[in-house]
Amino acid sequence: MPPVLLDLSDVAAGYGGRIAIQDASLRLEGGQLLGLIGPNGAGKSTLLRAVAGLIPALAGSVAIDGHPILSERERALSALGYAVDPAELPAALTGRQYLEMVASVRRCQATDWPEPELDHVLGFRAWLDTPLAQCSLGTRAKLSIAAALLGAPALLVLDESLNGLDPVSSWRLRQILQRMVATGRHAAILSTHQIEMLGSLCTDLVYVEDGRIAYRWNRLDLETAGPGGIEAMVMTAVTGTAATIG
Ligand SMILES: Nc1ncnc2c1ncn2[C@@H]1O[C@H](COP(=O)(O)OP(=O)(O)OP(=O)(O)O)[C@@H](O)[C@H]1O
Repeated sequence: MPPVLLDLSDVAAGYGGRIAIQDASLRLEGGQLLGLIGPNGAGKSTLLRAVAGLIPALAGSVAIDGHPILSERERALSALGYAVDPAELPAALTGRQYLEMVASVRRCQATDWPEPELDHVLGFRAWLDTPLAQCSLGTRAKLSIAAALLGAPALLVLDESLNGLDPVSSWRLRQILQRMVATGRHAAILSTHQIEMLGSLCTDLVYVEDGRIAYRWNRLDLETAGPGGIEAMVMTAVTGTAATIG
C-alpha cells in the first residue's frame, strides 16, 4: 500500500474570522499528483496555506505523512516542501543564502535536490549570489521551487509556482515532479490556471469554487479524457454545457 502523505479532513480556513475555504477533504497517497484549479479568489491558496501550516485550520484536521500538523507540527512540516510565493522570499538574501537557510532547517545540504545540479538544470546557477530583490520573477520562482525540493520531501506543494518559469524550465521541472511521484514515495499538489499543463502531468484534479471543493476527477477520469480532453471535461462540468473550441 502506498503511504498516505496528505490527509485533509473537513478543513476550514480563512482570514480575520472570514472563512475562505471550508469542508475541504483530500487524501493523497504516494504516487498521486493533484492539480488544483478554480476561479480567482476561490480559496486555492488559502487551502494550500492551511496544508503548509502558514495559517491555522479553523476546523477539521491536516496530517502530513501521518503526522497531524496540530500536535506534531515539526514532524509534519519536515515531510513538506512548500514553494513560497516569490514575492515573499527574503529580498535581502542571495539565492544561495536562502537555499542554505532552508537546508539548515531541513538538516540537509543546500544542493541536496532529488535530481543532481538542479541549479544548472533550471538555469539559476548564475544568479545564486545575487540578492533575491534583484533577481527576475522567474528566477525567484525557480529558487523557491528549488528550496521546496531540498531533501526530497514526501509531499510537495507548488502554488502557481510554475507560472513565471520559461517553457523549457517548466517542462524540466514537470518531468522531475513526475519522476519523483512515479517512485510512489512522493505526492504533489500543483495549483495553476493553465489547465493544458495538467493533462499529461496529473493523476487527480480538483476544482475549487466559492471556498469549497466543487468537482473532483480521478486517474481514470483523466485517462479517459486524454491529455487534450481535460479542458473540455472541466469546462463541460463547470459551465454545464458541452465545451469545445474550434
Ligand atoms: N492575506 C489575506 N488576507 C485577507 N484575505 C485574503 C488573504 N488572502 C486571500 N484572501 C481572501 O481569501 C479568498 C480566497 O483567496 P485565495 O488567495 O485563497 O484564492 P485563490 O483561489 O488562490 O485565487 P487566485 O486564483 O486568484 O490566486 C479571497 O476572497 C481573498 O480575497
